[in-house]
Amino acid sequence: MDHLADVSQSQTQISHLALDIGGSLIKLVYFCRYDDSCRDDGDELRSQNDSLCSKSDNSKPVLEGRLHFAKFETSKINDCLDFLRSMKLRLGGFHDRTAPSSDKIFIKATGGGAYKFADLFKEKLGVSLDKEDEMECLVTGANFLLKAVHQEAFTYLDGQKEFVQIDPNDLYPYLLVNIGSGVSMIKVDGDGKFERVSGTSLGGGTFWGLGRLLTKCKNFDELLELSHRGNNRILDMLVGDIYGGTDYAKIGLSSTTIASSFGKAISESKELGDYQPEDVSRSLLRMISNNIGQISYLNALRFGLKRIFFAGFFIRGHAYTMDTISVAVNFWSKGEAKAMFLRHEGFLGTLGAFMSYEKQCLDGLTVHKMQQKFPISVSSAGDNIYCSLNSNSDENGSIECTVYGT
Ligand SMILES: Nc1ncnc2c1ncn2[C@@H]1O[C@H](COP(=O)(O)OP(=O)(O)OP(=O)(O)O)[C@@H](O)[C@H]1O
Ligand SMILES: CC(C)(CO)[C@@H](O)C(=O)NCCC(=O)O
Repeated sequence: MDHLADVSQSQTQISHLALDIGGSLIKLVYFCRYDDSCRDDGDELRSQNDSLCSKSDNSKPVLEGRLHFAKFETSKINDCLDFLRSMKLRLGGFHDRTAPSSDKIFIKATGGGAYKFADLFKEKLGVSLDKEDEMECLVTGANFLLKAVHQEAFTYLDGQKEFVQIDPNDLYPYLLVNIGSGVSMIKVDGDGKFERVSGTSLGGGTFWGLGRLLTKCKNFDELLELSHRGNNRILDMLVGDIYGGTDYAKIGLSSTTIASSFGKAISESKELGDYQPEDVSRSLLRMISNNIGQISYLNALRFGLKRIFFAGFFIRGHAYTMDTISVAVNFWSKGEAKAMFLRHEGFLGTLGAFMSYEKQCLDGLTVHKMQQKFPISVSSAGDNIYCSLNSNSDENGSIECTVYGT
């Protein structure tokens, strides 16, 4: 089980929860309000002004707490069900108030698994999945993160990470490239204004699937870890390999450019076992990342987009992956387009599904817009959730926030 469950379950009150059930991973976002027992817990759980339930300026009740993130492998969905069961969801908070007579309990869910596993959730947890469109959720999540969360977007080139200051008034248009099992490329023109302009089946599932077969790695992180130590030149055929060590300068190809991914594996004198798994992993990661970077750039070019945000759990904040994608975008665009990455890369869809609660009233709470509280404020007038990013957060970093009730 791979999730951020360092919150003692007896000390949490989960009032909202959303799921993104993808082809490879299930992602969860849940809002955990602070309560008295949380006060005695570590700093991790404390709100910045440490009030539990106070009144906002306009006399709406305020719940302070934190958005938590968790993930599970989709193939281990039973672990996710056990986790949800153990969280003692205050299920009363999930009744559908648009149908007051109904005792139906629902959770917002997106991704293909919201359809595939709907019956399983009903059977095992007695919960109905309230389905939200996957692309819409990705865009809502991306817009929220880019507009409301401090230091969310960054560039990564030559080992240098630089946070990008996003002006919420000058965000659109941009290309969102979500690299999950497969890859979706979405042109985003505004809140809820988007078009899925392309995609490719050569994505994270391809890297992990082929990598597992070729290296016998037992898990994704092991495969990624291997790639750190590998040398792609063992398997990739470079321009220099074809041109006797020289560049093909006339068409702008240096001798070190990959001419053919895995091209050297045509050697009749070598079998798979003669190659080191780390070199295989490195070439595979390079092949997939480079290809996605190139297709993304071509789509950005199609629509005259200068900014490309890459998300999805394939990236994993992994230096070599980000570097390869950035180099591909930089190379093909001749420096015109910029690849950017998101700290909450894998949780866009789940956040989007979570935010769709705004359409429904939940036990006295309405989730409208999320807005950053610290350290800078965003432009739009505040509605119902204020957030700040936990400075210690990693990829699963929780987000501190305040929910304003109706
Ligand atoms: N622990 C992990 N186990 C499996 N895959 C992982 C893991 N961590 C990262 N990955 C990578 O992330 C990819 C899945 O990313 P993500 O969760 O964003 O997509 P998904 O929602 O499962 O896929 P899709 O949207 O195509 O249905 C995997 O294909 C793999 O490349
Ligand atoms: C099918 C989805 C949208 C499921 O998340 C994703 O895996 C994807 O975008 N795949 C690529 C499909 C294609 O456009 O070729």
